[in-house]
Amino acid sequence: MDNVSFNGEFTGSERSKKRRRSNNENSTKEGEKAINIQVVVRCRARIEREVAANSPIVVQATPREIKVWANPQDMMPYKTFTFDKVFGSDADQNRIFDTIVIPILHEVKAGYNCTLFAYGQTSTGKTFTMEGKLDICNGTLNPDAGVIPRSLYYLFDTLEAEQADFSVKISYIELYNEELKDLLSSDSDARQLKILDDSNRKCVLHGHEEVLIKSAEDGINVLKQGSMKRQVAQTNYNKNSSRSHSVFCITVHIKETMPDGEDLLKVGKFNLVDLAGSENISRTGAENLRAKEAGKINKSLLTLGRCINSLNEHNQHIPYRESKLTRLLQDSLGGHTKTCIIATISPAKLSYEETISTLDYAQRAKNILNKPVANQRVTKKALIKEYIGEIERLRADLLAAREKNGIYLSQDTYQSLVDENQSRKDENEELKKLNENLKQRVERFEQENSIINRKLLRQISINNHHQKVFQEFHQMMLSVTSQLEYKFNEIKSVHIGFGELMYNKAREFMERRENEISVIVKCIEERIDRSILQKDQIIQIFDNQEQIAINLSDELSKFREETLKLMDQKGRELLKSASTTFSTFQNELSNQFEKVRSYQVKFGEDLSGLMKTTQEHIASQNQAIVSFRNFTHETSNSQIDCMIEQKHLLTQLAEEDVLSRKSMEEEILSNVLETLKKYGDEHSTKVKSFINNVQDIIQKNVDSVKSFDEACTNVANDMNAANTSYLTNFNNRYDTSKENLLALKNENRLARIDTIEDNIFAQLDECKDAFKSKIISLDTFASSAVKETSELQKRHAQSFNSYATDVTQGFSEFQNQFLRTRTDSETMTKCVFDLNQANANATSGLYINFINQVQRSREEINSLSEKFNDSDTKIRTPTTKRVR
Ligand SMILES: Nc1ncnc2c1ncn2[C@@H]1O[C@H](COP(=O)(O)OP(=O)(O)OP(=O)(O)O)[C@@H](O)[C@H]1O
Repeated sequence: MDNVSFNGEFTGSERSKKRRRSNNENSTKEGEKAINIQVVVRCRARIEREVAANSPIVVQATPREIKVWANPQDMMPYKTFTFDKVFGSDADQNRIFDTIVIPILHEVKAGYNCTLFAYGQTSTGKTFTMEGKLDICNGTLNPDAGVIPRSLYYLFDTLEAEQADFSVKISYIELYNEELKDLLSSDSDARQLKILDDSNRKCVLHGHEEVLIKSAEDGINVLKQGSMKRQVAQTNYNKNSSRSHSVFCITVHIKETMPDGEDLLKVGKFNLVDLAGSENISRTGAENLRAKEAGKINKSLLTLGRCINSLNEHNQHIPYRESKLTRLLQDSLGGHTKTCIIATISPAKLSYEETISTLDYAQRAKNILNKPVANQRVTKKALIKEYIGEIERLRADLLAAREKNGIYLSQDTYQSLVDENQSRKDENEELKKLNENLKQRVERFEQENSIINRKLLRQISINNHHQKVFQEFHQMMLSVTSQLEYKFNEIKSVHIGFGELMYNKAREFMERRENEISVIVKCIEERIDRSILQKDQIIQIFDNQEQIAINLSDELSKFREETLKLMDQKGRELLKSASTTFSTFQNELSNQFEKVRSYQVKFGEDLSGLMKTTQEHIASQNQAIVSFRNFTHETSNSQIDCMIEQKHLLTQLAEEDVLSRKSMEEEILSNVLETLKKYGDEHSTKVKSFINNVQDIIQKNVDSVKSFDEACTNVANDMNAANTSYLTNFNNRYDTSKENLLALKNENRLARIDTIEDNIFAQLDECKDAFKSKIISLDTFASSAVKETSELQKRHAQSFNSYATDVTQGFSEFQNQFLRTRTDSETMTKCVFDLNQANANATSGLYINFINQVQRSREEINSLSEKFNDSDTKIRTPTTKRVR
């Protein structure tokens, strides 16, 4: 068979090249267009092993994005990746095929080379995606059938439906431990294959079988046989882990009839690559052979990664030649092939690191640009001619062999064999030299390789050790975390308890204070009521005083009227008797009578002067009484104003107290101790100033009462003095008149005059006595009024004093109450302080525990780290110099 390059181009011979003819201009144009590799992600559901390990889901898939959390509790994902398409666990095989593979198959049918990779950690579903379940029931695929069986069915179904003239060939190769094997070789020991470079330095796979299949079922059977030969091993993750990379290749030839009637063959190729798991070797549990195998698998994958990175960075040199896998896939990465990568991942936290690494890998691959170019068409005639020539040559050889014994060949074949032999000999010589070189290089490589292998093994053991140490560390961190959690819960509960205690204490305190304050307010209100009562009493007293003053004034008016009446009556009586007496003796005693008359006139003048003085005295008394009444009235009014002011002050204080109590209550709630102190201080200052105010007012009242008393006494004294001087004056005048009369009597010596004299004197004495008794009764009334007033004033002063004592006592009680409140506050402060202290002690105990715990953890971590460093140093000490 012809050699076929991995990208599907025929490279077998120059002959075939000559026969090729490009008749598809578009394909060249199209090929010039660079397109990105398509990268999709498939995330399966958790498998049994992950569920059993209680490994939570840390991956979330949306149609274009995939989010990965380091911990499921984290709010934000650790990383979000964007891809061409993302399939979650709900995407079945059919959906993957319809969405991703059918468009690729159209390209294959159009004559393109296409590649589909499955890349991912072991057990993430690469083989499931590519092959899936291969059983067929009544010509129907299993629903879990993967991309390969579905592609075979699709190609046959569609091409048959299109009634196309086509043929389908398949090949199946495996790359295991950097060795290529043909899985379809009929030899029991699958033949080893070689990758050679053609004249265009393109990789050509040499010597593998390509099986022509007539139906999809044929293809599936071939796939099954090949799959059975694949290197499969059991790892920690997958019972049937594919330990090799495999490439299943479907080549489709489709006949096309051109308008000129010429038949051309379109060749399309579909490479389906199932890579070995990309995981960390130690995690998979690979040992000995498996580790070596993993190393080789990794070599291919590492080179694949490096090629992807180099393509991503647009480097000039892409290290395709460093592994067989990348040599095979060269055209699919940055070449002319249409490529799609399916990155498979697990959603479980167990695979978190590998998932991130797979997604990073896939992310980088997204930037690779390919320039797909459709394969050139081959004319059917040329192809048939080529095949006929081949058959002819084989037939001639067969004929020669049949006719003679031994080896018989046709002349042409013999000549070509001789030429070939000679060329082989030359080639052999060249190869020998090359071989020598290679041997030397191989030796060097082997030395290097053994060093690298040793290093690798050391590295692997270091890795294992690291893994172990970090697992221990992880365990320890888990226990520390749970202890921390426990400690923090303890602290939290202590704080909650403290908070509740504080709240209850504060509430209790507030309730107590509220009750006390309401008692105080009640007390103040009672005092205000009492003050109002006392004020009413004082007003009553002043009303009484006013009444007394009015009575006194009435009494004085009455006295004046009576006195005037008496004077008038006595005067008239006196005049009448005198005229009767004098008319009897008129004639007899005209001379004497003349004297008596003049005396009488004088006495009348005296008497009217006396009357006038008496009237003036009474008027001045009246005046004094009126001014006394006004003074009393003014004093009463000022007292009433004082009382009203006091009442206002008390009301204001009560209102202020209510307001300040409210604001204080609010403040107390926010800062109980400080506010209580402030409240107590402010209140005692206020109470003191209020008491001072009240005491001032009381003092003023007492002073005004005293001055009122003094004024009353002064008025009474003035009245007494006026009455006494009036009496003295009256007595003096009376005595003078008496003396004048006696002198007159002595002068005239008349008997009648004696009688008259006696009569007059008797009447005058009578008048004098009546006047005296009136004056005395007035005096008695005035002094009794003064006494009564002074008693009233005393009572008034007493009442004020008792009121002042009452107020002072009340406020001292009030002050005591606040002192008690302050003491209570201090007790409460102490209680809070004690609680705080207790809490601080408890917290510091917890803190010390916590610190000890952390210290112990640190020490453990340090010892682990020391162990880790020791072992790391031990492992690293005998390092060998790298051989170039
Ligand atoms: N999308 C999926 N739906 C259901 N089951 C799946 C899916 N993907 C994988 N599995 C199951 O997970 C297990 C591992 O899958 P598979 O063997 O295909 O993994 P792999 O990636 O090829 O592993 P390895 O690299 O070790 O070969 C299998 O039992 C498979 O049936």
